[in-house]
Amino acid sequence: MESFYTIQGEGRYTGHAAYFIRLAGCDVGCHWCDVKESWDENLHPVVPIEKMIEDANGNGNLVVITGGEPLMWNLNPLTALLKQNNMQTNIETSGAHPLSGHWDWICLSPKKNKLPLPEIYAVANELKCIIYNKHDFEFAEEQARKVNKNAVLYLQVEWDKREKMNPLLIEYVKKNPKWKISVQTHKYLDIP
Ligand SMILES: C[S@@+](CC[C@H](N)C(=O)[O-])C[C@H]1O[C@@H](n2cnc3c(N)ncnc32)[C@H](O)[C@@H]1O
Ligand SMILES: Nc1nc2[nH]cc(C(=O)O)c2c(=O)[nH]1
Ligand code: SF4
Ligand SMILES: [Mg+2]
Repeated sequence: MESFYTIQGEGRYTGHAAYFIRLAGCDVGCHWCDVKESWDENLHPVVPIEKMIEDANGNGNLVVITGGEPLMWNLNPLTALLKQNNMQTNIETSGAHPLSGHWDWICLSPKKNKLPLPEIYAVANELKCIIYNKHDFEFAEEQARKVNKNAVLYLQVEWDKREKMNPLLIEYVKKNPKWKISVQTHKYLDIP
């Protein structure tokens, strides 16, 4: 759908320069999704992976594959080529489709309406749960029980609910310090 060199705004790699490749197509349907224009892959051109790598070259060595839901595609060829070019491969995923690709860092962001497939919990490096309402704290705890012990745990407020939910989120993390807050810093910085 698009690619751009920016600063990773969220999660463990917040603040790192990163080249984003956003793959179109998503069937998860989060009603608060901030990239709904990515959902229909037919509205976006097909880009050969060789062209993706050519465009990425010279833009640092950390690449974040996101979407849409990137695991709707077989990501073995793309990540193999990224690795050949000495790139660090990070992925942002809901985990709702089979895992493919060779990853240095997996950020799993589970969604209630289409749960992650069981296989991804053992290999996720980061769990990033979105807090839209109070029930999302319970869902996040349920997901934290499933993920491997080494995964870093983040709660990230849904952007349009930030005024209402930030005070609750702050109190929650103070009471439950195994969690850290992830803020969508790129939105405050007004960068892509
Ligand atoms: C747009 S999604 C694309 C990758 C994948 N489909 C996923 O959901 O993980 C990238 C990240 O943005 C988060 N996100 C999407 N919309 C958001 C919103 N309105 N507020 C906060 N985070 C949001 C997702 O949960 C995910 O962690
Ligand atoms: N700067 C920046 N950081 C991000 N982290 C995850 C993003 C995403 O949409 O996957 C994203 C994004 O769209 N922009
Ligand atoms: S899974 Fe990701 S891309 Fe798909 S609707 Fe949800 S937030 Fe948006
Ligand atoms: Mg985003």
